[in-house]
Amino acid sequence: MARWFDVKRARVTALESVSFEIRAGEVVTVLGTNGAGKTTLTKILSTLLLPSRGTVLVNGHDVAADPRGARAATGVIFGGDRGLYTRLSGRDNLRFFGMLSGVGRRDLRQRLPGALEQVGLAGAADRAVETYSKGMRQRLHIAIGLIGRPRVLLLDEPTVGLDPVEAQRLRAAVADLRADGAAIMLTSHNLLDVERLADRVLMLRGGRITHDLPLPEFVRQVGHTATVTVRGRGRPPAPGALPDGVTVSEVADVDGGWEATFYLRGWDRQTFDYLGGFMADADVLDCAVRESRVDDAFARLAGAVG
Ligand SMILES: Nc1ncnc2c1ncn2[C@@H]1O[C@H](COP(=O)(O)OP(=O)(O)OP(=O)(O)O)[C@@H](O)[C@H]1O
Repeated sequence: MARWFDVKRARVTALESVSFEIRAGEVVTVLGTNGAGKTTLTKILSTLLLPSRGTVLVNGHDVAADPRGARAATGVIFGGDRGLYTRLSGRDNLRFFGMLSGVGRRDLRQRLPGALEQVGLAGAADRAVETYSKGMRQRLHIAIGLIGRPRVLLLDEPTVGLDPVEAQRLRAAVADLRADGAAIMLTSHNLLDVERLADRVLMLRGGRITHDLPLPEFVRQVGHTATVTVRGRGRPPAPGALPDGVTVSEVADVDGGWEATFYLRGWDRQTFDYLGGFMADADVLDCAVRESRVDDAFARLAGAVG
């Protein structure tokens, strides 16, 4: 699938040769630097934009030929407060959007209280949305995205503006939906969203997929398991002969002391012995161990590919 925009006489290609599948019960996280094509992809899947070439199926429905079918299967949670009716109450917004996504009256009546409760809006449900804070509006978006019990859920930066408790609540709701067999696509720059939810990571760069990997394998792309930073005073020790699997970035002078940064491929006997030896001869003030995480892999791949 491809998507381009013709702006005056120039053609901007937002997505090129993009092909992937999200299975039922799977969360795929799309990562990419600004302008990589994440929003365009989310808009195509939610039928707000058509692909310029190729076919996109959502729950078996072609987004171009059968946008209604695709929409009926899909819940969408975008960041920000776009699209709410601010003069209406939260409950009325939820009822209206629930009806739009095909939930019958009786089901809606049954689901509304629980849906409002789930996002912590039960107490504010009958107030006009214009009186809501940013976080409350985002929570209403979440309730709207989930009320239809969608088979496909699209989330674009869903935890922006949420406090940590609400963000965790949203992640739990997404995990529940996955357990029910929904196919979920998430774009997020929030490390916790990716680490707690992603089964697979899809990395976009310049509109193309550069990586499509299970989360643990994606994290391994960083090339090391952990970073160890040792700080000390006095004369900095020489790194000496490094065992296989350990690299040292440098031993630098800082604030009247020194700091050494080691990158470790794994934790094996030689690595422990080496670090022990390095520190044994030094006046060490502290030693910090940092596990490699998804953002390290992202930073490395975003800088290194193409
Ligand atoms: N309506 C449009 N007209 C012209 N170019 C567009 C349009 N929408 C997107 N683009 C271009 O397509 C490319 C991908 O944009 P997109 O918004 O999908 O990126 P993104 O990964 O979501 O970026 P960000 O993280 O900044 O939101 C960019 O080069 C952008 O300028």
